[in-house]
Amino acid sequence: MPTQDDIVAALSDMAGLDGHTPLAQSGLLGGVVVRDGRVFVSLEGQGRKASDIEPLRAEVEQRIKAVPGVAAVFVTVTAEKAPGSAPATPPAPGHSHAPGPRAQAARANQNVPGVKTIIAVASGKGGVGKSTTACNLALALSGFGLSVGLLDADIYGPSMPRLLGLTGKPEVVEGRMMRPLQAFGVKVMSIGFLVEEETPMIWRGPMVMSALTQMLREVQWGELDVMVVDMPPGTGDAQLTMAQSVPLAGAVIVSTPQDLALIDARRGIAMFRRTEVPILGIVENMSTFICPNCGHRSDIFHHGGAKREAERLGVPYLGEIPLSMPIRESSDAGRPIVVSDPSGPQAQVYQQIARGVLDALAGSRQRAAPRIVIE
Ligand SMILES: Nc1ncnc2c1ncn2[C@@H]1O[C@H](COP(=O)(O)OP(=O)(O)OP(=O)(O)O)[C@@H](O)[C@H]1O
Repeated sequence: MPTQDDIVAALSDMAGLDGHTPLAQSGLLGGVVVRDGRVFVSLEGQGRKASDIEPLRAEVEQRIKAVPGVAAVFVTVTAEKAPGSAPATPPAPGHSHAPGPRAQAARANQNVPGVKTIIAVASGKGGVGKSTTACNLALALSGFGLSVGLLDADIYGPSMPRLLGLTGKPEVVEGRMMRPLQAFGVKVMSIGFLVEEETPMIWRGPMVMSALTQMLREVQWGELDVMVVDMPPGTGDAQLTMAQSVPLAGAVIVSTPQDLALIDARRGIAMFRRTEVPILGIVENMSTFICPNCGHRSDIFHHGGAKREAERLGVPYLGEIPLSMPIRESSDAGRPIVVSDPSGPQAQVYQQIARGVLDALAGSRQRAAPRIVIE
């Protein structure tokens, strides 16, 4: 199996874009990670046009492919700009600083051809049911007749293969493009398809971006009305960078009703606001527990906290998902509740949330974009 040193050695006599500074010292090489013969390399674009870097990217790829034992190579160019570098586009009138993240995102949007709207499902902390919500939301949107993609960007703990009962690897087509897998009519891409489940996810910062960029732009998504992105939990640097790098039309925040979870949800909202991504609303997950035997309702986690928080923060409240055994069981079985019991009470909650998301999108859409119509 090749090691990181083998890969670095294969690139050691390569020059950067100026033709003489060694690549390793040029600031372009963001990081190299090797896993089971798969090599992930990120090149930091530093505000340059992707087409300027393409010849260099292709050479890096060729050289790594030639290293004995390399099974696959993923070389991606991230949009990160070096601190202090000139803005890639002139500042808008009245603005003397570099373009904000929204402007960067708008540019990046052009690179996901065919995808009309991208929304993030995020949470301030782990374990609140973000992935379950993202998955059922995507399926509910698909049930409305929209063409939907689901991108599992929770690269520290990808859940979509399990939630959707998907195994196997995406087929590589047209050179280096991957074909997404399909589940219940939704196109799905997850880092979990590329890396064995037991493999520890020791992704370094640049690798996070490399994997995300690849899943966004090197996958044949085709024409999508909506792409739902299951974000990694938390509000750290990795999440912030991702929020800035994906051209998001809006974010849905999932929280459980407890005070502590809500504090984290508030941080999540602040993070998206900082990156100028509209908050489409808050979902309260694991809200009231309804006993499947006697129908008794218990507010295990103080039901209603997310609604009050949404009012306080002035963001839409999208609804509450009960703490429900069928939701957990259907997720564990790889047949989420929205498809396994589409007219049941739990599926209806997700459908109502999906409607709320579309309403919020219609309301917050400032940029010219195609309107989503449910027929
Ligand atoms: N409304 C619900 N009722 C019952 N169980 C739920 C509900 N929502 C999620 N779960 C269960 O809670 C667990 C955690 O859910 P999930 O993996 O979606 O959380 P997450 O926030 O994405 O977690 P992580 O941060 O670890 O990725 C799973 O076992 C899931 O089946």
